[in-house]
This record gives sequence, C-alpha cells and structure tokens, in this order.
Amino acid sequence: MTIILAGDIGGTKTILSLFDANYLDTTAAVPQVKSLFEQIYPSQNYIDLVPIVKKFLQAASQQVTEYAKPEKAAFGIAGPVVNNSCELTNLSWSLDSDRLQRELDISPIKLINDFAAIGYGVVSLSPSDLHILQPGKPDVSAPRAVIGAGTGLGECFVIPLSQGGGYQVFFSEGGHTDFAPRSELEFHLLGYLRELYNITRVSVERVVSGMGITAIYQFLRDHDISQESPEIAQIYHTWKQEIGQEHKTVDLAAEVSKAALAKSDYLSVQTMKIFVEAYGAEAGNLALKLLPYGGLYVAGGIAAKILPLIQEGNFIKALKDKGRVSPLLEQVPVYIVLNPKVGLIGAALCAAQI
Ligand SMILES: Nc1ncnc2c1ncn2[C@@H]1O[C@H](COP(=O)(O)OP(=O)(O)OP(=O)(O)O)[C@@H](O)[C@H]1O
Repeated sequence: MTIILAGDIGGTKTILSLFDANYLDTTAAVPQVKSLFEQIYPSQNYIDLVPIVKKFLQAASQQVTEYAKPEKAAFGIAGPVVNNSCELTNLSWSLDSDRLQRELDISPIKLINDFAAIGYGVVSLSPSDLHILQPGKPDVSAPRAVIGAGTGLGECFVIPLSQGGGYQVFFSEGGHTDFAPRSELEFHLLGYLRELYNITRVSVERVVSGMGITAIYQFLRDHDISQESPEIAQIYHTWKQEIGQEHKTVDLAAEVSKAALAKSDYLSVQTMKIFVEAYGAEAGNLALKLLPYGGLYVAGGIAAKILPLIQEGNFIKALKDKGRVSPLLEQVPVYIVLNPKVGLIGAALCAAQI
C-alpha cells in the first residue's frame, strides 16, 4: 500500500484526502488512485496549512484502519505557484515545499496550481464523471486540453509521455488572452467592459467566468433597464451594496444562472446565452491552438451547474464556428467534467508520479 496525501487548497476551503496509490500503474492508459479518508476545513480559520494537515493526519490515524504516514504529497493551490512556492490569493498563507516537508516530515511534497491539478485529474476520470458533448474521434496519443470557468478562467493542456506511460501537465495563462467579440452585441459588450473596469484591453476571463456572468448581466440591464425583473433587481442591488465587503449574502452569477435554467427571467436567459456562446467560442480557440484529439475537457465550477444550458447547442455551435477550419473540430472529443473532485484526484496522481 502506498499512501499519498493530496489537497485542494482554496481561499474559502481546504480539502484534504488520503489516497492509496499502490495499484497505480503509470503505463496504464487511465491511472487510478483510491480515496481512503477525506475532510474539508474552512481555510480562513487557520493561519497556515501545517496545522490543518496535522489535524487531518491525527483524525485519519484514528479512523482509517489501514492508516500509514503518507509517503508523499501534492497540493493544488489557488494562486500562482513558482518553484514549488506560492503566496495564496485571498489568504495570508505563504507556502513553500521545503518548509512543508520539514514541518510535516513528509517528503517529497509538490505544490502545483489548482487548475494544473485538474489537468492531472482529467486523464483518470471514468465515463460517469463526464458528459459527452461531442464524441469526436478520440486519439490517446494526442494532447488533451482543459478549460474551466469558475472565479476566473483556467486553461491547461496535458501531453501523454511516450516513454514509460504517464502524462505531463502544462499550465497556461490562457484565461488572460484577449476577448474576441464575434457579433455586434459582443462588440458593444467589449466597449462596456472597457468603461466598467476602466481598462483598454479586455481579457476573455472578464467574460468567461463567474465575474463575467455578473458583468454581462450588468451590461444587459444598463442597456434596457425596463427588462429587469423585481426578483433579480433585488438580488442585484444587494450584490452591488456588498461589493468590496468580505462577507457576502448573495451570489449574483449563481442567481442569474439559476433563473436562466428555470427560464423564469428574461435578462438572465439572455445573459447566460451570451456567456455560453463566449465560453464555447473560447473553448474552440483553445482547441484550434492545440488540436486536442485526446479530448477537450470543460471543467471548473460553472459548467456542470449549467449543463442543460450547454446542452441546448449554442456552446458546441460557437466552439465549431471557426470558418474554413471548422471541420477539424468535428473530430475533437468534447467532454463536460461532472466530478467536482477532479482537482483533488489530480493532485493525488501528480504526487504518485513524483
Ligand atoms: N450555479 C451557478 N451558476 C453559475 N455560476 C456560479 C454558480 N454557482 C457559483 N457560481 C460562480 O462560480 C464561481 C466559483 O467557481 P468555482 O466553484 O469553480 O470556484 P473556484 O474558481 O474553484 O474558486 P474557489 O473554490 O477558490 O472559491 C463564482 O464566481 C460564482 O459566482
């Protein structure tokens, strides 16, 4: 039995899990790890990751019959990871693997970006973890691409290693590439966002993310306020008042998306239509750059929550609407990732490979 510690470290919560990687076969097409014990901790209640891990291992030693001290660990972290160290976005934690290895007496420990962890995780997902949006013609020797809208927009790619099996994940800053409008309405949206944020260049993350949903909603309501429903108006005003506050009582993006799913609010439906199309178009841009015949995986917290809106067809239509090269994209398998633990599983797989 090879015990591995994996973590998904976010500004709000820290999820830790002990995995058994004993039967991990890196030459197998789909590597697997098995979770033995998992706990969730509110990150803000702790001054550092070390006390959380110690508490977790203490609980695991009491509750897991086949408990053994982890041989190695990897943590997917919400923040820029450089040389195995990271200053967390939204937390005062400063993590580096040398210190963690010393204080936790576990070695090696690897720190990776949380979206890169998703990249490690997608290769191991089973069919029930995925919704197939387009079957394409899967080629296991080709790259896989991962895109995911959540608080921001993450993009990475995964390359199968020809020798010895396994995969290598490359993180990217693709979410910060330029938003490219494709219609009159989107050109207006671009101008609106430049004024709203007082910026000259608009990144695609400003549109394809939770923050993007709220911005698109604002754009449409400012364009024609008469269309706003009293229910969403109330949520919008509370959301606006709470900007800059630490404690928030509403999530405007979530409310707009729920109203769009229920088809109960005109502006919300229009907002999500623009969002879904822009998301599909950016997924198509990523696909054109990588030709990921191994699979294009749509991860992140939003996609699975709005699956019926994605299934309506505009996502895949925008993805493939690329002029002369559109037929190339017919062969790309496109999957929506349904398993919210993909990042945690990915961290475990990353640790197993070090
Ligand atoms: N039902 C929903 N529909 C659309 N957007 C939603 C929904 N619920 C939450 N969101 C938005 O999703 C974003 C959070 O995404 P996600 O759950 O992927 O978190 P994350 O990016 O991993 O960040 P963290 O976990 O560190 O907070 C927020 O911007 C939120 O407004």
